[in-house]
Order: sequence, then structure tokens, then C-alpha cells
Amino acid sequence: MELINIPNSTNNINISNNNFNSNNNNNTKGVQLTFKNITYKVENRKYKKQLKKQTEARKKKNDDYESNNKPASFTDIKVEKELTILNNVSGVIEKGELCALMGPSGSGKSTLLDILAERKSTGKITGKLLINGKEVGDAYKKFCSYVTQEDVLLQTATVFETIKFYADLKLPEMAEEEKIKRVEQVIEDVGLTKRRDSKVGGILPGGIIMKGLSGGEKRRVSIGCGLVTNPSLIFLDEPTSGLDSVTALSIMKTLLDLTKTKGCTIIASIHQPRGEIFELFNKVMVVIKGKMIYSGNNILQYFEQLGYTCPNNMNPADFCLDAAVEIGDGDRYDEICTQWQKIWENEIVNEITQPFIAVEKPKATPWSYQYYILLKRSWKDFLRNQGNFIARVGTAIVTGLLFGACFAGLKETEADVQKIIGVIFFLITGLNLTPFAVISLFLSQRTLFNAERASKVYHSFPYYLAMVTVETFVVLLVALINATICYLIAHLRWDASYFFYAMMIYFFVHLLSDFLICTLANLTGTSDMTFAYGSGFCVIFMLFAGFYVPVQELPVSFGWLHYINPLFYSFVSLMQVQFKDLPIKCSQPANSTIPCQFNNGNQVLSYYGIDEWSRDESFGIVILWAAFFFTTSYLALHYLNREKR
Ligand SMILES: Nc1ncnc2c1ncn2[C@@H]1O[C@H](COP(=O)(O)OP(=O)(O)OP(=O)(O)O)[C@@H](O)[C@H]1O
Repeated sequence: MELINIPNSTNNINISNNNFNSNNNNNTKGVQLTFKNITYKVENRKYKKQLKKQTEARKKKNDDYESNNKPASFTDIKVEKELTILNNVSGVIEKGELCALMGPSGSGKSTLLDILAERKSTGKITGKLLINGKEVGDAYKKFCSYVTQEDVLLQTATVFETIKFYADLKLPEMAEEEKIKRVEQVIEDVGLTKRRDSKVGGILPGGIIMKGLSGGEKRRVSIGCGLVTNPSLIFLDEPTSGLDSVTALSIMKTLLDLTKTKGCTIIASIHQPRGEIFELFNKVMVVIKGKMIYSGNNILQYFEQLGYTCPNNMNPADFCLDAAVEIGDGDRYDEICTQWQKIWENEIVNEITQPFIAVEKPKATPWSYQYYILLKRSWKDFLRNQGNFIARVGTAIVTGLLFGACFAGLKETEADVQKIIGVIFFLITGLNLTPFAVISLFLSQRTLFNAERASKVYHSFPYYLAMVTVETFVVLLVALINATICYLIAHLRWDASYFFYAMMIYFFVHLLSDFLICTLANLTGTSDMTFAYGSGFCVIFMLFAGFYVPVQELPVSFGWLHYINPLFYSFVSLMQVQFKDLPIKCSQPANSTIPCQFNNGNQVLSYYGIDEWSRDESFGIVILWAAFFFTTSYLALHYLNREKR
């Protein structure tokens, strides 16, 4: 087939509706993006399975041949260790262009967009990304901003706070006044001036619904977050998905305005836009099965030359998608891909329309500053979403009062020894179980964290520290309220040194349980599994804590479990605090012949087989367990359940 002469993509940008010529844009901010020979390969996880299937099919073919003397119907499938998701994809997008990335589902649009935005952390990527014709290394990030398909935003933050959060973390060196000005400007640019102080809203963790922004407004906030750094290149993954057609058109017009007024270069993957939206684009790129088959401003003409004519009155976007599907499924796919590759190599590849600009490597925001900003946000979020906090504190008060009522006015007598031990054990059990109330909170925070980490807004460690700081404060309050009420009414060992020591232990019991649940939530990523594993752990912890069965009576085969049980060490240290060297009044009448079971607290400790354990060492082990779960929780947050792309 003869080569089709494609109008030079940079010289003839002539859009019917808006008469916009990207090269006439006076703004100096935008850049030209060229991507050359981008190939993306991932490991084929089904390789072994596919290979086995192929071997079996081959064997069957041979067997059939030998037994029937005729070949079985068998097509040899190509099994490869690596899957090629994008294959030698190239293109150029001019300064100030609004470019649509189109293609059938699964063609590789999102993958290409992720690679162009340098967001891919898995697989092997080869090829070049050039800004105004030159590779700029790490400075590339300074040009880019990426807006995800889903709006993952903090529900309790206002529009201003959400965008300011990005400004704080991405522009650490900018003066506060200037930052505020920038944020206000962005809010105006995305058309949210009237909603500046409205909360984002949505379903809060735990199910409470907070009134807030509409779907379109949330999309505008997400775009605003991407605009705050004044990026030259903006990538949007399906910016109109999930929106009604009027809102979608209005969002796209806002984006077009950004190309005109700020000279931004915008690339948006788009599925099936309505006609008016399609006409807003200055350029269309079509990817089919991981290969580029067209890039330019006159796709209908190109398809016509290929033999696909758009019928009158048909939405051109629908037509393009239908044609793309047909090409992908048809026999001419390879020929059309090769043809486009030749056009690219012969006519487009070396066009550099913008002068080279030297850009410094972006400066990293210090972790201490990230922690400060994240703590500020977490604290505000906590204050605005107090449902969970009130429920936890309320439960602590009620259970404290009920424990107190059941065990009120205990005395240091032989008759009350069992009840005192009961109070201690049930307090630690209650504090061990309370963190189950936080599962949905942890999981919801995780979703936001994943999205923000993918945007490289902050490092996971300052984020984790900020989250843990707020959580530790709540844990401290809950533990102290619960245990203090109970101690007040039940009259456990009350001298200041014993009381505060006991409170510290209760605090750490609660803290380590909280970190355990956080670890499980971060490990599993689902509430059901966190609940299932968490309850399993808690039951085992209780059983082997030394209360129901004294440690010396535990079965030999499982008895060792108490050595790795944080609740056992908590129980031991609290029992030591309560009973060590405590005189106990005998409950038998003076003339009774029945001997007193306990004359002092040490005999109680001995009965439970924990008299040899030291209070401080046991408490030290409780602290170590808290530190252990603190670490596992962070490692699971950092390494597991990442965004899947
Ligand atoms: N890491 C990966 N491992 C295996 N397959 C992958 C990986 N990343 C992408 N793919 C596959 O590559 C193809 C392209 O995916 P991509 O999400 O880029 O398509 P898309 O054009 O954006 O699709 P859609 O319009 O449905 O979102 C899909 O078949 C997808 O399953």
C-alpha cells in the first residue's frame, strides 16, 4: 500500500470549534513532549500454567496422531515469559495542545499515560521521554502532573485545604502568602471559587455520610490538586468517566481553557466522548493492542484513507472507536501499524518546535516538614470525624462503669482476690478488643495513602508517623479513661506509684493491640480478613494469658505459646503491680480450722505460676511487642497493598 501523506501534526492544528492554534499560544509555560519507542513489558505470571497447557495439548496431538494416524486439531499458542503491553509506541504533543488518547478497552491507554507521567513502578520500560527535544532526567517530574480516574480525596477537608495540602508538600520553598495566592488562583481556574470552603464530603470510614461536593466538583478538585505546581504537562486518566455529559463537557472546557490561558500541554485518555467533547481536542492519538496507529489532528481523514468512512450524523468518537476495534480484530492490523510507524519515522520524529529549557532537579521536601503538614491534616480530620472517637471513648466509659459496678469496693482480702484478678484480666481483654472499631478507619486511610503515594506527594514514613501520633493520642485517652474509672470504683491498688505504673501498662496493651489490627489491615487490605485474623489472634492471646489456665497447668505441647503472647506479659506485669508484697487479710474466722489460701500477694502470684517473673521485665516485653507491631504495621503499609498500576 502507498504511504498516506499525513498533514504535519505541528503545523496544521486547525480545530473547527475553537480556532485554536497551539503554536500561536503566547504563554511560555508549556512544553513539547516527545515520546520515542516506548516499550513496556511485564512478567507473564501465567507462564508456567500456559506452558503446561501447551505441553499437554502437544502431547494429546501426538497421542492422537499415533493412535488414529491423523493429526488432531491443535493450534500452537505462543507462550512467552514476558507480556508486551506497549510495543514501540512513539508520538509528539505540542505545547498548549489538548490531546486525546483513544483506543479500545485494554489497548494500553492507561499504561502509556502512566509511563508518560513516570508513575509506573513495575515492569520493564524502554524508550525516551523528551521535553522540547531533550531528555531532562529527574527534572522531568517538575513538568508533570497526573490526575487519576477516581477522585480519592479526604472527605473532611475543604476544597481550599485539599489543594493547599498539595501546595504545602509540593512547593515547600514557596512563601506562605504566595502559596495561598497560588491555591486561590487554582480554585478559580477550576471553577470552584464558590465552593472554596465546602467540605469534599462523601462516605466517611464507618459509613457516616458527610454532605459535600458533587461528582463533577470533586473531579475539579482532583484537577486542581494537579495544577497547583503550575505543571507544563498534565495527564488525565479518563477525566470524564462517571460524569454526566453536561458536567463532562464543562470539565473538558476547563481543561481547554488551561491550554489556552496557561499554555499547558494536556493529554487525557478518553473512552467514548460525546461529539462536542471530541471536537475540543487538538490532537487524537489512537492506540490498539499496545501499538500506536495514528496521531494527529485529522483522524477522520486518515481513517477514510484506510477505507473506514465515518457515516454522516455519527458521533466521530464512536466511529473512531468502532474503527479501532475493527482494525484491532482484523487482518490489516499489522499492516496499519507498520504504515503508521513509517509515517512517524519519515515525517514526524525529528520535529522539535520549542527551544531547550534547562530545569533543575526538583528539591525534595524534608521529612520533618512532611510530618508537620500530615499531622496537621490528620489532626483536623480527627476533629471533624469524631464519630469513631466518641464511640471508642463512650465504650471505654460504659465498660469502665460496668466493670466498676460489678466489682465495686473490692478489699485486699482473700475473698476478693479472684475478683481483683478478674478486673485486671477483663480490662486488658477489653483494651485488646477495642481496636476492632478502627478497622474501617485504617482501610479508608490506606486508600487515600495509596493514591497520594502514587502521586509522590510524600514519603510513607512521615505519613505513618503522623497517623500513629493521632492514633496514639486516642489510644492513650481510651485506655486511661477505661482503667481509671474501673480502678476508682473497684478500689484496686491505689497508691500513686502502683496506679500510674498500671495505667502505663494498660496504655501499652491498648497500643500494641491497635498496632496489631493496623498491621493486619495493611497486610490483608480488607476488613473481613482483618477481622477474621484479628479475632483469631485475640482468642489465642486470651487463652494463653495465664488467667483461665495458670501457666504451669498449660498443656506441654502448646504451653510455650504464652512466651510469645503479649497479653501474658501484660497480665504478669499488672499482677505484679497489684499483688507483689501485698498483705492479704484472711477471710476465715479466727477460730476456723480451714487454713487461709492466701496470706499475701506473693502467694497469689505463686498460685498463678508468675511469681518468678519481674514486673519491669514483663512490662519491657509488652513495650517491645508494641514496638514490633508498630514496625510490622509500617512495613506492611510501605511494601504491601500498593496501587496495582
Ligand atoms: N502489570 C501488568 N501485568 C499484566 N497485564 C497488564 C499489566 N498492566 C497492564 N496489563 C494489561 O495490559 C493491557 C492494557 O491495559 P491498560 O489498563 O493500559 O488498558 P486501557 O486501554 O487503559 O484499558 P481501559 O480503557 O479498559 O482502562 C490490559 O490487557 C491489561 O490487563
